Amino acid sequence: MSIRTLMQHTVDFQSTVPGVRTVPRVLSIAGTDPTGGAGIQADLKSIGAHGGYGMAAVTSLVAQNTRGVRSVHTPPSSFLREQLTAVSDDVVIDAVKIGMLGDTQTIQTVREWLPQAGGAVVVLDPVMVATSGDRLLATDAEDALRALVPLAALVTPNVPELAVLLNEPVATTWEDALEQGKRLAAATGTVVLVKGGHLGGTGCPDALVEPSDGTLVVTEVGGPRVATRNTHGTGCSLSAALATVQVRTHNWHRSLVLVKDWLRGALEHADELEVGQGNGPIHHFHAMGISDTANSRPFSEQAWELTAQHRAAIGTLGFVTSLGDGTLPADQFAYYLAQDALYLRDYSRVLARASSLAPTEAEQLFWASGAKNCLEVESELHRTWLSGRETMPEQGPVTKAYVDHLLAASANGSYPVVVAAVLPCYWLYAHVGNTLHAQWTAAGAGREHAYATWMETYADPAFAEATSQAIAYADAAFAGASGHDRRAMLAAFEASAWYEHEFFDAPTRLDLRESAKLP
Ligand SMILES: Nc1ncnc2c1ncn2[C@@H]1O[C@H](COP(=O)(O)OP(=O)(O)O)[C@@H](O)[C@H]1O
Ligand SMILES: Cc1ncc(COP(=O)(O)OP(=O)(O)O)c(N)n1
Repeated sequence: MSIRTLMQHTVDFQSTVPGVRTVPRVLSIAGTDPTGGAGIQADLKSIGAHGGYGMAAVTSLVAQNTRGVRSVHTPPSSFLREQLTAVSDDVVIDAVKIGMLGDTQTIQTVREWLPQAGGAVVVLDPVMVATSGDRLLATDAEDALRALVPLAALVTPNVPELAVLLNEPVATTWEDALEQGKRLAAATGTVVLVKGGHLGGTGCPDALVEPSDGTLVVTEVGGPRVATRNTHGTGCSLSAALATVQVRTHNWHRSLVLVKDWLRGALEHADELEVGQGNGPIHHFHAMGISDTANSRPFSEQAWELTAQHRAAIGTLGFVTSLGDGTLPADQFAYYLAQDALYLRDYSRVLARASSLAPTEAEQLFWASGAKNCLEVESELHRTWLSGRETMPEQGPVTKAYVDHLLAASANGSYPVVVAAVLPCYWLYAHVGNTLHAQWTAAGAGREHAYATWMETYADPAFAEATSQAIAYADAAFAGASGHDRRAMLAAFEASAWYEHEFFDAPTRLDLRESAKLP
């Protein structure tokens, strides 16, 4: 096989495909904050900042500001029921974020109504006490709240709330908090987000504990602790954002990576708001700015920034580091190549689709030649490496999910979105190839390196040129796209970047390889 031809690679966003939502319809069920930092007001901003359509049913009216809670008025629960049914009788709800519930009667009302939310993603933020120390949940309602947890897909307690849900002392270390998260996930079957905000230290990690096939999968997402006292409403905003983003990603880890990055920006810009004299709110719309920088900055700049965490994660994968130092086991590389062949067959169709939608002849030719090259590489892989095999490989789960995502983008029919979806396959390969190649040459570039050809392929100037051209076409498409398509482009790029990460990870994961029956 000539791996050199692999350099010719020329490449979730499902949100405008029928049945999958571009603008998730998200209902917040929570209390109010007239200063706009927490509760329903924060939820609506958070949902909007993530491109969702926010709706709200009020549980309690809270007279509070950045310094504390003054009083709480809870309307009769029958009125909450009327609000909830007014929404569900009319609107398809994609996600529900539940915040302050206040008392047992309110919890019961929400519990009885929940089946009417259909298949909505349910995120429960078990609000108990505000930063100011004021209680937002009656002590005698704690049991009812505990019983609500199994009905949610995700529960997002802070450290003291986690302790109450388990009836245990408050964790004082991150390790203890994680153990508590595991106990809660095991007892309820619900995904638990353990949050590090209350633990101090220079970092501020969060971790997902996901029950899966009788085990618990813990995924930590780190982040710096932002030095600000303006953290009012972080918990509300985080859970509302996760509910919104999850409708698009269907993957809690991915949702958390995206939302945590946004939350860091919201905290970094919080002091600019100058709202109140106590613990002020975070800046939900920090990424938009007065001059609408989200729309005026080039696509490539925004997309690269948006996927910084995915790139960092790719760089630390065992597959990538051992590919770079030449120690990658041959069977793992073989699995990777087989999946690549399967991927390229469909990727070429998507490039052909980009060609058919392209607005200029130059773009039409560029994508068509990319499609042709992919088919040639794919058939070469079959002629050489895959020929004579008794069992032909099947698409592994990652390959299938990635391809489904690309085909969905292709079916969507928007040229800018298709271009954004195919771009990470160029750009991330050029990035990884260049990085590994630079490390290799810095170390003396011995020809005995098992994967020298792979690195040379993706560090080749011709591949860099094709990548630059693809980026330029994506920027041009973004400049002429509607606001809707611009958001869709960023979402499509982010999803593909995520799948690239998973694709690089899959060959080292036996569970995934076994399900693809190869090698
Ligand atoms: N100073 C900070 N810097 C960065 N992230 C923070 C900071 N404070 C809280 N967070 C993040 O905000 C979210 C809410 O965390 P936490 O404060 O633990 O919960 P709550 O707001 O519900 O009390 C988490 O993602 C946490 O990591
Ligand atoms: C109406 C209402 N709901 C929730 C809270 C607590 O919000 P949270 O996000 O936990 O933020 P802080 O406690 O950090 O302010 C609230 N204050 N009001």
